[in-house]
Amino acid sequence: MIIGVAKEIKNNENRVGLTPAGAEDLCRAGHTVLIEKNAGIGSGFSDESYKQVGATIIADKKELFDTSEMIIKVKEPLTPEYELFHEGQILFTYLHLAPEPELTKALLEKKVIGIAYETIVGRNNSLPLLSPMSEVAGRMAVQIGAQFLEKPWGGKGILLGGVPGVESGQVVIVGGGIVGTNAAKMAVGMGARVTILDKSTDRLAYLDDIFAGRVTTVMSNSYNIAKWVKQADLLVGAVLIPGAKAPKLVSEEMVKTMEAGSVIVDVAIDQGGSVSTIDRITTHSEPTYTKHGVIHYSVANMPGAVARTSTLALTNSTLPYALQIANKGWKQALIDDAGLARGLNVYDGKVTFKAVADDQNLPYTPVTTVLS
Ligand SMILES: NC(=O)C1=CN([C@@H]2O[C@H](COP(=O)(O)OP(=O)(O)OC[C@H]3O[C@@H](n4cnc5c(N)ncnc54)[C@H](O)[C@@H]3O)[C@@H](O)[C@H]2O)C=CC1
Ligand SMILES: CC(=O)C(=O)O
Repeated sequence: MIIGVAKEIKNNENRVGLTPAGAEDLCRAGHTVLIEKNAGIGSGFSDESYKQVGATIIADKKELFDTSEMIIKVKEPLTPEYELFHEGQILFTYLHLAPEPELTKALLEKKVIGIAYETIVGRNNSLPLLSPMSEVAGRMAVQIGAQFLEKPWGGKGILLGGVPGVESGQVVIVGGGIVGTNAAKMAVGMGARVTILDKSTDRLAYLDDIFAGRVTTVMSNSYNIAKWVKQADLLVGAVLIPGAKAPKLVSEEMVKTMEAGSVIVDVAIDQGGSVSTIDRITTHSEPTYTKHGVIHYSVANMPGAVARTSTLALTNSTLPYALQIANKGWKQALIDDAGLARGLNVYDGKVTFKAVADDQNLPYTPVTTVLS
């Protein structure tokens, strides 16, 4: 198979979809690997390091897309990339289609085979290609939140860990999955007071066990969310309903009860955001805006800022799937792995992921009918 690795164009997106180690594995398996010029630079991988393992560097983006049977990326395509795809091309990347009707329309019109990292399912219903970036973003959420709580950044001027004789800050995390757990690890490590809300009693029990009394776990409902949002110095949005638009769990009224200079980091922004006052996706260049006196951070590619760590973590998980797709062809790979088949979001002008179809009022075609 001819595999093209595109350079990311999103603001400060420094990750790349394939490392030289991955390129070597694909070349050894008999595939042709094309790397867009400078695609790996932001993650510390030179063009030369790809050439050394047998890949070819392509300077022209259009040529890369025209030639490749499968495009490997990190982030969802942006408008200038829509026209580059061609019918029957495999796109293996994060897609986050539910809140993106324009992107969905473009991929349907181009009849792209869109396999989304974030909806592929592993053992025990895990999301193996989302988890590594959720680990990164969860950890970053507290690091970033702590910075914006500092006065020079517009915050209320508190140190999350407090000091002897002065109380520590309150971190409230809505959603206790991978992002939530990693955010809690960092916040506990800093010495903050931490409360996690989740709607799964099993998850709350698990969190209670692993944090051994160092976090407060609370059932997620609007009454409890309102109670805890009011007390939050740092609020982290970390809910997910896989593949679907994030539920707006934190209302504008709740945000208004927060003290001025408090901070919201809505990690769930890539699925549309879980806080009602988050009305835009921000960028690493301009990461925040203030509403009702509260600093809002809603960057949809947080791991792009720590690209070396993130690219290595992401590709550790994506490469085995890329190899399966390249070695067997996409259809056989999906037939052989029902979890990988859950990644198929669009095929031949049809939406094949139910939550995306439901959120956008589009007809739904089950993957099973595509694979039979
Ligand atoms: N902005 C960024 O750069 C990044 C964003 N993300 C996003 O972060 C979000 C969370 O991802 P993960 O932690 O991996 O998902 P996850 O599936 O591990 O955890 C989600 C949690 O939300 C909980 N939940 C669902 N509905 C809820 C409700 N009504 N109230 C409270 N909890 C509820 C679930 O029980 C689950 O524990 C996703 O949207 C993901 O795409 C992940 C990485 C980077
Ligand atoms: C998951 C996601 O949106 C990211 O890593 O950028």
